[in-house]
Amino acid sequence: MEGTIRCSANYVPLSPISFLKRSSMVHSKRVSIVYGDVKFTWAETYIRCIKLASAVNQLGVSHGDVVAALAPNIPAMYELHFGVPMAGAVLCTLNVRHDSAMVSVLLKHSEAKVIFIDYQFLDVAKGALQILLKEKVKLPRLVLIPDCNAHSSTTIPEDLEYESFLATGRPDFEIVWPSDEWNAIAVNYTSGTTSSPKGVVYSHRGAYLNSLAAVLLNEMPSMPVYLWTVPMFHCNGWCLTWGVAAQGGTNICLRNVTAAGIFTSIAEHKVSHMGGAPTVLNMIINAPPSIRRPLPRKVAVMTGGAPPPPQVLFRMEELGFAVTHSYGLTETYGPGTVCTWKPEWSSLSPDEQAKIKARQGLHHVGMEEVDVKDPTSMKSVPTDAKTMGEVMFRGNTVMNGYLKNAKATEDAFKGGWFRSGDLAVKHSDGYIELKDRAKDIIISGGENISTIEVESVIFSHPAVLDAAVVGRPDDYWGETPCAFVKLQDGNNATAGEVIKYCRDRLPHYMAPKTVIFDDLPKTSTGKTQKFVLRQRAKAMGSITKTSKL
Ligand SMILES: Nc1ncnc2c1ncn2[C@@H]1O[C@H](COP(=O)(O)OP(=O)(O)OP(=O)(O)O)[C@@H](O)[C@H]1O
Repeated sequence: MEGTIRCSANYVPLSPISFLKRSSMVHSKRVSIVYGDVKFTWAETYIRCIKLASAVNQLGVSHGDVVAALAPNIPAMYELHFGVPMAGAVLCTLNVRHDSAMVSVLLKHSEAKVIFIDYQFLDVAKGALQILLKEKVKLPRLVLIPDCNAHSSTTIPEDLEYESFLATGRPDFEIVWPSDEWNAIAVNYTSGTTSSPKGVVYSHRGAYLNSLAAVLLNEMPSMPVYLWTVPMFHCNGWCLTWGVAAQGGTNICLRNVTAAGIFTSIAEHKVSHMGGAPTVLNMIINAPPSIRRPLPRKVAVMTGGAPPPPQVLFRMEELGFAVTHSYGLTETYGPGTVCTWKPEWSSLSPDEQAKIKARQGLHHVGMEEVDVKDPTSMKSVPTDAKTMGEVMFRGNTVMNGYLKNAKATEDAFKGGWFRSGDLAVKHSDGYIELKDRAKDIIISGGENISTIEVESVIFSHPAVLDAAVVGRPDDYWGETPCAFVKLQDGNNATAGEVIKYCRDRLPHYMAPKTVIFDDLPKTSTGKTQKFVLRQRAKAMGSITKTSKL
C-alpha cells in the first residue's frame, strides 16, 4: 500500500535463535537446563551457545555447512540446537540407535563438516569414520562430549573435547542471523520405518513457526518445567528444543527414558510438561507400583509419533496425566495436527473420551490446512468417517524438501500439497482419524483392513502389553491379518483367545488369523518396525489355500 516500506525495522527473517536471546535477558537467572548435578541458567546457556557458535565457526564451518550430532537428551545436545545455527550452519541430529554403517551413510549424504559425539556412542562414530576413510570420503572433525556428570574424562588425545572446545569460542562472537528465513536450520533424517531415511530440510521460518505452535498446542504457560522424554534428535524434539526457550522454561534432561527416571524426575523437579510416543505412555502405565510416585501436579503430556491406542490414553488420564494427541511427520517438523479437546466431550464416558482423543484432529495453528484426499483426483473425501483417502498438508510448517533428492521432493509436493503416505477418514466434525500407512494397510479379499483398528482392539485385552498387526500372505484372500503380541509380565493368553476376543469385537474378516507372541521390534522413535514383522509373516508362508471366513 502507498506509504509503506519493507525494511529491517518491520521485516526480520524469522528464526528461533531469537527465543534464546530474549530468554537470556528476561529469564537470565532462571534455570534453563538440569541434568543430574549439572545446572545452567538462561544467561549461562546463552553465553555457552555464543561460544559454541564461535568455536564451530573457527573450525571453518560457514553458512549452510552441516554439523552433525549423535547424542541423547543431554545439555550439549540442547546447546547444539542454538550454537550451530548461530554460526550460520545447519544442525543434523542423528538417531542414536543407528549403527556405524548407517551413521557413515548419513554423514556422507549430509556432507557433515563436524560431528559432536556423546561418549556413549564413540565406538559407533569411530566405526562410521573407518568406513568413510575406506571410501576416501573427507572425514568430519569429531568433538567428543564426555559425561558431564561423571567428573572423569574419557577424552582421547586426538579428539576435541566439548568443554575445551567451547572454551576456545569467543564470548563476543556475532550471531550469524539468517539472511533469508528460508535458509536451512536443520536436516532431519526420517525414522526409516518404511524405507531408508530421507534427509528433511527445515527452514528457520518453519522452525520458528512450529516451535510457537508446539508451545500453544502443549498449552505451555510462561516458565514450564519440561521433561525431555522425546528424543531431541527426532524433529528437534518436536521443535520444543526451541519452544521451551521461547517460554523461558526449565529443560530436565534424561539420558535414558525409563519409568523410574520419569516418575523420579516428575517428583523432584515438579515437571509440568513432557511428551512421548505411545510406547513411553505404555511404559508409564505399566510401571510397577514400587516405581510409581504420586504426581505433585497435573502433568501435561503430548503424545504422537505412532497411533495411541484409546486404552493407553484412558489409563494415562486415570493416573492424573492430561494427554494431548498430535500427529505429524518429520516433513511437518513433527506435530502437524492436534486433537483439540472440546469441553462438551468431558461429560462423555472415559471410554468414549479416549476414543475421541485417539483421533488425529485438525491442523494446528501454525499449519495452514490438513485434508484427506483421493490421491488421484485430489478431491476431498466426504466427512462420513468411512471413505479413506491420503492425508495431505499445506502450510508454512512443511519442509523445504528432501536433501539432494529433487525427484522425491517433487513427488511429495505433487498437486500443491504435501502427500503424507498415511491413510485416514474424516469425521462429521472435520477431525481426521488415521487408519493406516499406505504401506501397512492389509487388503484381504478386496476389503481394506486398518491395522490400527485391529491393534486397538487387541490392546484393550487386559493381558496385552503391546501389539502390531501386519498382512500375512494368503493364496485365497491375498492377505490375512497376523498379530504380533507381547503379553504383560505374569499374564497369559492363547492365540485362540486373542482371535476370539477380536472376532467378538470386529467384523470377522478383520480379526487376526495368526497370533504370534513375541517382543516387537521398535525404532528409537517408538514406532513398530512393521517391515520386519511383514518379513516374518511372509516367511511363514500362506496360511491356507482354501480358508473361509
Ligand atoms: N499421532 C499419530 N497417530 C498415528 N500415526 C502417527 C502419529 N504421529 C505420527 N504417526 C506416524 O508416523 C509417521 C511419521 O514418522 P517419521 O516422520 O518419524 O518417519 P517415518 O515415516 O516413520 O520414517 P520413513 O518415512 O523413513 O519410513 C506418520 O506418517 C504416521 O504414519
